[in-house]
Amino acid sequence: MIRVTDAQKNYGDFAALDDVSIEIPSGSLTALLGPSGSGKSTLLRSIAGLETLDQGVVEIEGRDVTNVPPQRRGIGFVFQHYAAFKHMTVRDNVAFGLTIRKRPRAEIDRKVDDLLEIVGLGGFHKRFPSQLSGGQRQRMALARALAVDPEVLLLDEPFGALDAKVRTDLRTWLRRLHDEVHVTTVLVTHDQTEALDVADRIAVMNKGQIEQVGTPVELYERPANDFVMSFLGEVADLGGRLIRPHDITLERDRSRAEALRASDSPPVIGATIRRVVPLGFEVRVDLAGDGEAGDFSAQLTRAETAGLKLQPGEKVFAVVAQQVSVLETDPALAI
Ligand SMILES: Nc1ncnc2c1ncn2[C@@H]1O[C@H](COP(=O)(O)OP(=O)(O)OP(=O)(O)O)[C@@H](O)[C@H]1O
Repeated sequence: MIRVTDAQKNYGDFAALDDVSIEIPSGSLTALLGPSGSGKSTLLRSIAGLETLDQGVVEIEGRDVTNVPPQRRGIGFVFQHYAAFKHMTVRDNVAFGLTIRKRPRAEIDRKVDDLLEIVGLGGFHKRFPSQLSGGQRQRMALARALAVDPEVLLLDEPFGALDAKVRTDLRTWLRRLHDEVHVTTVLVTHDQTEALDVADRIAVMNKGQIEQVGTPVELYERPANDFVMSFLGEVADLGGRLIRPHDITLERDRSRAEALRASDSPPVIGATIRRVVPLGFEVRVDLAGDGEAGDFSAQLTRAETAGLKLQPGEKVFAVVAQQVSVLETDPALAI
């Protein structure tokens, strides 16, 4: 387990980490998710020993490493822009950590072969970094980080500089890699889809603090507050309450809408259809709410939309029959 207790990191008056405590279970793939400047990288770099905390303790597998230099913490680190040794082959880049540890040549060769196979670069030994694509370079970086058998793998937006398609492929690949090697992994990302897709657990950060930690399902279905709820997916503001667009049902008839309404849901809102936007499997309906209610969107299946024959300009009634809502209890007790 990685355990960070009461971590504080200030830059002048500004707290990049404000009394942060988190436990990251051994063997998990945990994402640190949050907007730019929320402190994700600072927390990751503090675990790595690349930042010195003003206060607090970092433990890795029961060992207090707060004052241990990065190279003795048993970690592997991959940055967004991986600094490969340009003059060295892929083989030598991956072997680097083992070479400086003076491991026997045969052991290094065996290990490099295995790792290049695992990261899908089997046979690329003799290439130079300039002869690899961005995605291949990041996979080489992961192989290099894994070569020294780290207890912990720390990834700071490792796919951030790559285009969308390669990013998606690589995160699927990272998930498979993790299932194979099981090394405790912490991934910094500002992309909620990436976190939901790849992580076992997500810690949502905001303004130097952790808002909530849980599995993707726990966070999505039982967000601790409005920040977590809106950061993890689309939300519609329905009479001052945040609702997921697919929890909104549309009806032609007010009395039918009233009959469907759950007891703790916001009141039924009359609205005019602005646009009906097909999104593949689902359809987004953009609506202008009556009176004080502003604009919001509902997400329906194609079948529901077809059944209602929704057209722009027409009047509908929006109701929440069941909903995801913010937890009212202490989030720590609920997960
Ligand atoms: N060396 C530094 N000096 C002053 N302020 C810093 C320093 N490093 C980080 N900060 C500030 O601390 C805050 C947290 O930074 P951090 O890099 O941890 O955020 P982040 O959540 O990783 O954001 P991003 O996704 O943009 O990298 C930011 O407001 C940043 O400007």
